[in-house]
Amino acid sequence: MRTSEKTVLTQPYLELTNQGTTVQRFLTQEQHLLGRDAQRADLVLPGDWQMISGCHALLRRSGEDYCLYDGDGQKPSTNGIFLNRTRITPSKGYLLKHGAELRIGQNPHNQVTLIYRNPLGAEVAEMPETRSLSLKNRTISLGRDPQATLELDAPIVSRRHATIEPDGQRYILRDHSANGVFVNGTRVNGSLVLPADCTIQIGPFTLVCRDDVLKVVDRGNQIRLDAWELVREVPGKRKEHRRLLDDVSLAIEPGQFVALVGGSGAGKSTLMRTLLGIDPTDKGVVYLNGTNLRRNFGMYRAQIGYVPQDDIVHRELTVGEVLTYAAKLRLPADTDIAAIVEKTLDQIEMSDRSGVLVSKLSGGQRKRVSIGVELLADPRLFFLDEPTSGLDPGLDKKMMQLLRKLADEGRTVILVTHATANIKLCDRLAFVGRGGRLCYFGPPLKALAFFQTGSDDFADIYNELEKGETIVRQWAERFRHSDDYWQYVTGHLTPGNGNKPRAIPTPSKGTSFLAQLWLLTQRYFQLVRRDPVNLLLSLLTAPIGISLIMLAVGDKNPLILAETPDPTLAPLALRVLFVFSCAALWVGLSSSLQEIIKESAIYLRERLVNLGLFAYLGSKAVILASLALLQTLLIVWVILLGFADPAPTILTWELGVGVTTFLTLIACMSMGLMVSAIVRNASQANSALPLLLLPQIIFSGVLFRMDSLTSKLSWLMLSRWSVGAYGTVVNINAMVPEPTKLPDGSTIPLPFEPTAVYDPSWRNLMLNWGMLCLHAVVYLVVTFWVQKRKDIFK
Ligand SMILES: Nc1ncnc2c1ncn2[C@@H]1O[C@H](COP(=O)(O)OP(=O)(O)OP(=O)(O)O)[C@@H](O)[C@H]1O
Repeated sequence: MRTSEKTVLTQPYLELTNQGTTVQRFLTQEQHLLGRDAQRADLVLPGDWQMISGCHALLRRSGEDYCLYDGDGQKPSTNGIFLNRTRITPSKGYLLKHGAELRIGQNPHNQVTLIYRNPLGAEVAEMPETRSLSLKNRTISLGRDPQATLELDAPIVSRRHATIEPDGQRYILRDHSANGVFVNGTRVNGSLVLPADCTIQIGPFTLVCRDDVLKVVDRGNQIRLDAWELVREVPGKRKEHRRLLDDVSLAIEPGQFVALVGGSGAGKSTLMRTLLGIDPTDKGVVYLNGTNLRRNFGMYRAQIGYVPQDDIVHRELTVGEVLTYAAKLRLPADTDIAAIVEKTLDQIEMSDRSGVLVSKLSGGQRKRVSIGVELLADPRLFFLDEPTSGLDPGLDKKMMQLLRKLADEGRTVILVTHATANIKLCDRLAFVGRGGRLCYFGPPLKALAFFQTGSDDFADIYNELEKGETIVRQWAERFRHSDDYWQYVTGHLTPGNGNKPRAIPTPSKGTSFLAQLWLLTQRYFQLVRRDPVNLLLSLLTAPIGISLIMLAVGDKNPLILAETPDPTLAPLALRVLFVFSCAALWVGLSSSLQEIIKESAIYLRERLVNLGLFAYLGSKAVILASLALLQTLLIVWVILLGFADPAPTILTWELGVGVTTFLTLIACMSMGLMVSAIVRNASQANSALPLLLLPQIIFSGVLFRMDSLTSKLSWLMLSRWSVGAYGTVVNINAMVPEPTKLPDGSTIPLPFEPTAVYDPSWRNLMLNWGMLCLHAVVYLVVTFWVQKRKDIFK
């Protein structure tokens, strides 16, 4: 029966709609049971409405209205009944008011809408406005712009996000956005003919397109998580399976503030990363509003806030700059960035600290800035890994109050913490025991009763769970069989939509490559500029080192061919050129070795949102190449000042020394970036410097004569090609005098003999320069590959 009939009604009734079909059921008795099973329910629904259980809801009269309970009031229904994504439970009902709209099931595609109407009811339910519009005979625009046909107001939605236009009997959707449009869970690539009956996801909004009508079915401001039987195992030391998560189920409802607590190494962070979708499971699924989160991460990545344990802010930037760069990176280009940054500063209560360098902030304030970075996109689901670690009790309290406030604004907030002083502010506590066992999940105060601590100190629960694995196992067992488990886990858990899983999360396009490159280059430039001592050292070290050679060689002109044959000249010239190479090697490596590792936490977080790897490495290359150019100019200037110019052979000395120095620096920096990507922490990068330099010195071919094996090895050394190029430009071979013949016909051995390495030809020079370039390219490719391997979603 289609809804078209208008009846004059006086008694309360339910209006249920499934895929465009609406039925009404009148409420006349004290109690009703709604369901598909005619044996048990008196309000019977069509047998082909698969979402409905045999007995799906109980309705009990309460005054002039009805109170609704899930299932039969004891056993919950399979697909649940939701009010704004919060599940109605069999025990705690929901008092219906005229106009109240609830949903059965979570999949917007096939969920049933239940509307309660009481024409004579005194009170009217406050429901969020639902919007729908006809697609017929017009092109409609969707976006943040108030002028759009359908305004979708959220920071990650572009002003003109998408358009839908008719094309005969079909509709074509065109994506104009930065963060993308997903149709039935798959990202639209440019444009797409809309399937007849489909779900469209734009930022947090879910729309359903059916029968020429587009309807906003979910504004995405309510996020629930259902974790079903999560198991994670890793190979142990003796190849046995070690459980990190042991069959954990949780139901986290919209707007809840949940703390994951437990002893060190219990598995809290693992649980949080699994709930967030970035850690895999061996068994079990996490559903976000009914959708498999891990398999659809691409669709939700911009809507989830995640503050890892390490700070995700650059200390050399001011608070305002950190937020501005993050906003430009994450939000559509048409956003009013200044307004969003101002609002965020206000939210984290740091409006007066906008101009302060992050390095000058306290630990708690720095954490707030990290939270601010995540708040820019206004995520409705927020994860924080130990945001209060290292904070004093006052700051701990302030932080917890801030998170409480965020949850009160409708966000679902999940944090890992060790500090128990303020966990009463949470709605739910999950106590995790060693081996990833869930020992309790429910309200904080009931935890004390559950563990029978006899005190109001949560630390006693910690101590109890530290007593050993057997005790932890007993508590986990006891919890599973407790009323609390029934009340806070089973009673709220909801199955997923069962939509088709995708193996690879769709990548986020985000802002364009060039926009990101420009933005990241600006930010990197700012970071380099903010550390003038380091910048000065990296610019002046090589020129100072080269000036010192002048003292060492005294009044000799080591690069000029002597008028009288001098057998010591060529070795001396070679040593001088070798120092030029070493100076370039040293500064090149030390300018780049820290550059990736020092910001790895920020990189990983931004990459998870939308950071492009080409843009990221491109910004490093642009700034380091500019630095190399400056270093080259200074080095060449000092060389020209301090040493008489050799006569040009194949090209001028200035050009030859300039290009060789620049290419040496570029190749070294590329090698430095590669090592910076490979090492695990900043101190490993520092320790790597001597290890990188020593082979360059030994196998350069200057200090030791190379045999057939070592000469092959020297091909891997930048020093060999760098000295080779310098030697070619200076024409070292020409400095070697004719060997002095002894009366017996033999010759006096010379300290250095002409070699093809320094052959003064364009071919040889190009080989040396070419090899420096090749080294640089290989190192950059390896850097890219190593960084790519760090991706959570490959
Ligand atoms: N990928 C992994 N492979 C092997 N073991 C792991 C992995 N991730 C975590 N673990 C181990 O699992 C256990 C739980 O780690 P997790 O970081 O989740 O604990 P935690 O409760 O957050 O501890 P803490 O409070 O000290 O951070 C630890 O013993 C850790 O070494």
